[in-house]
Amino acid sequence: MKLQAEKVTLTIAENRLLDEVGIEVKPGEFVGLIGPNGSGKSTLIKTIYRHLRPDAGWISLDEQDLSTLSSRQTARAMSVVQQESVDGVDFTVREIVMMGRYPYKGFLEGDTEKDRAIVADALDQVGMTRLADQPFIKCSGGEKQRVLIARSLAQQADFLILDEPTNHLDIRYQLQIMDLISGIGVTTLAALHDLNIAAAYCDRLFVIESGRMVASGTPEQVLRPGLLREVFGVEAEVERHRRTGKIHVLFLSDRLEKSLRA
Ligand SMILES: Nc1ncnc2c1ncn2[C@@H]1O[C@H](COP(=O)(O)OP(=O)(O)OP(=O)(O)O)[C@@H](O)[C@H]1O
Repeated sequence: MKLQAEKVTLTIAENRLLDEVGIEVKPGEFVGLIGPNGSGKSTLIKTIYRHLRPDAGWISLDEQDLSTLSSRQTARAMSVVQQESVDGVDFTVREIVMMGRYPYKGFLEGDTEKDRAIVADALDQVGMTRLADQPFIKCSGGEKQRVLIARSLAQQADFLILDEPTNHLDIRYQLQIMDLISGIGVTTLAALHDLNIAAAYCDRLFVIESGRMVASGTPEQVLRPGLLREVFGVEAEVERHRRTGKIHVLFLSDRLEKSLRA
């Protein structure tokens, strides 16, 4: 599945949150969207999954204008793991994951054996089988994140959108979830804060700053000291991992940088 967005513009309360933004995710690619706090990552992601309607521009999935798809067609085509979780609801973990099967069901249709098997498999993949019958609201932040990822796996969509998928996760689950998501081969767009996670897993990165796309390319092309200084306002050195060959960013805080110069 291919996603294309062109010249997407969105203004809310006279603030231009997205300014002629373009992004492309090719079939099977894992693309990372990076940028400082408040740069527009969530806003762009919400616009792509139709939570927000752009004032101008086009978004298409496999050349089909997204605005022409019904909500059921959209839910079968793309699944979303949002930053805001579904707090305050009285469902078990398993019931939350079963919600991923809704786009495949008719009105009042019950769960089939196939649905139950898919849900069990999704829970197993994120390591949540043991807590399947626990209320979702009792889960820790990281467990909730894993449940929401399991729900999106159960949805079996061809395009996956993730807003900060490793938020709340300890390092073991950050790597496990990123391994899992990148390993299933589904076309994926993920907003990411951790630039080393982005470098390790993404085929390409798009950089957004103040609602404008300012750079794109492979992690190696994008994650350069000059860009990190201009966009994120940090000093950094970029190295290559000795064994994987992947780019690794070594950050220098202002204080460290000053003490090194002194
Ligand atoms: N509904 C809204 N009305 C007005 N301004 C908004 C709205 N939603 C977001 N914004 C503003 O748009 C800008 C971009 O916000 P957004 O959440 O997309 O950034 P982000 O890159 O995802 O940030 P973060 O890294 O902090 O999650 C921010 O300045 C935010 O305050």
